Amino acid sequence: MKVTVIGTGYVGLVTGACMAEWGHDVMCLDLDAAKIARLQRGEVPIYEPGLRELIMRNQPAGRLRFTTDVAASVEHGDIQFIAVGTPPDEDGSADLRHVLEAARQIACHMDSFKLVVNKSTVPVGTAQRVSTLLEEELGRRAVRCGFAVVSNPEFLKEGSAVADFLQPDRVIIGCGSGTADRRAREWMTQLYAPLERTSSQLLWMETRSAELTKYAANAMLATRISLMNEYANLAEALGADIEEVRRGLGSDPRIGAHFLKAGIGYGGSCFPKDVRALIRMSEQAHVSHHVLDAVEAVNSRQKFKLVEKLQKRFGASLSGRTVAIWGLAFKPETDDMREAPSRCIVGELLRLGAIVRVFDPVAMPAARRAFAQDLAAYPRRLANIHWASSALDAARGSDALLLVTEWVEFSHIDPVQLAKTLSMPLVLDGRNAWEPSLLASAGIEHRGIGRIPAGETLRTRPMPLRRFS
Ligand SMILES: NC(=O)C1=CN([C@@H]2O[C@H](COP(=O)(O)OP(=O)(O)OC[C@H]3O[C@@H](n4cnc5c(N)ncnc54)[C@H](O)[C@@H]3O)[C@@H](O)[C@H]2O)C=CC1
Ligand SMILES: O=C(O)[C@H]1O[C@H](OP(=O)(O)OP(=O)(O)OC[C@H]2O[C@@H](n3ccc(=O)[nH]c3=O)[C@H](O)[C@@H]2O)[C@H](O)[C@@H](O)[C@@H]1O
Repeated sequence: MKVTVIGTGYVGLVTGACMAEWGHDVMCLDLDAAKIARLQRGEVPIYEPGLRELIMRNQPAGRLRFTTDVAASVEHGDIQFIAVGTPPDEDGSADLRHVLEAARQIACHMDSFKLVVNKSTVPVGTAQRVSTLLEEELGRRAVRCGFAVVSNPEFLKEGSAVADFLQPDRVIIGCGSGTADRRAREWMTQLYAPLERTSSQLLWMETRSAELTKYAANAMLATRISLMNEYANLAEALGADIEEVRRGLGSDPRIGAHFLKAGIGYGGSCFPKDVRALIRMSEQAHVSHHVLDAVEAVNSRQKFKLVEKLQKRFGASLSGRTVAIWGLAFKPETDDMREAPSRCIVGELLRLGAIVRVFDPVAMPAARRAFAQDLAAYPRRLANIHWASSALDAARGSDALLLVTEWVEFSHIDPVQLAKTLSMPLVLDGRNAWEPSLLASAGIEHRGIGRIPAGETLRTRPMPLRRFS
């Protein structure tokens, strides 16, 4: 099928490349000329495992093209995917500027039936809004050309985006019930036909339900993480080990094992913004949102957990201390720094006077841009970041090591060598990536999130006592 994808970010580029891999004829449009020029040269502007291979295979075969030419892109695709950003507005609601602009571009250039598929994460009612906009912009052409708008939210995760797209658990499609919508159903079924179990994987529903499902899913996952982080803090206070609790919880099939990792809070371009946007949607609908408020509050606090632990050890001021940071991206296998916990942690350490030695296997260039932006008003603090050339280089001479992003390569580093490299053998493990006993055997003190340090048991650990009268 002839497909146009508007926006070549994480979602648009993966959608385009995967659709081409399925044999569709895909043209990707972006207004960012530099990005398109790189893609046309065969360079991939983001780090996403497997994406380069897909592009390298499908671009030379002519199934995947990149352009900045709006008219050509509208003419190309019978199906027009909108996959542009929906960043948070000042009040937390989703800013629909780019989505509406993309719809306007389609209306401006279309002269035959188009199926407009919205992949961006958008508030409930946006498909309807896009429909109305198309009607208004098309004027008399609306009847001659015809169009349908469906909602097809994306559930891929960064770091495994290609695999998630090619083998999704399910594909949500929100669609109306008019004549044009029947054609939309047929085309969407054909589009996703390469999936192994198309008929059972496609979940059809009303557009509003599809739009809400996307936010509800992200908020549900964020809720699990915040709840686990609260349990971790409780485990720490009561002398239990959150990793054992996780094993116990996750083995109940009603709960399931995924998204129960305690740590230093969720980051990334979606959970934080989507939880906030759902709160805003609830406010506008005059519906209470106590759970979502709590999810956000717990997450904001959790990002500072490692700094709090450091202060407990070294005192309120960290002036004169050198702290190593392993991992800067918001999660492993990506270079995405959007709302990465590292930004709060590094910013706070610098504010408290520490010198920070940072390393990330992939996200160093993106991190340089992010910190330059965050610390634009504090050039002296920015100068206290040392950009290390390797994980061990970051650890060199540091008073403590903070594990912020759990890249697999960090777990392969020899603890004995690490102990020798640090000036004080203290590791604060923000992702519970190490077994405490492994580091303890190398003489390193390991403090996780909600974990019992090696050598301490319920009996040896001082329990908080409370008097009852
Ligand atoms: N990043 C992720 O993992 C996921 C993101 N989403 C949602 O997908 C949407 C896109 O997210 P990302 O890909 O991360 O965004 P992004 O910010 O990485 O990329 C958006 C791209 O759209 C381009 N663009 C903006 N307006 C345009 C226009 N009028 N015409 C052509 N190109 C235009 C921008 O130049 C940019 O390259 C958002 O709504 C997001 O919430 C959904 C699932 C996963
Ligand atoms: O809408 C989106 O953009 C996407 O948001 C998330 O995907 P993503 O943000 O790429 O990455 P996740 O793996 O979900 O991780 C998000 C954050 O939660 C943290 N996390 C994740 C899982 C966990 O158990 N604990 C935990 O703290 C991660 O470290 C990371 O900071 C969702 O998982 C995707 O389904 C969704 O499509």
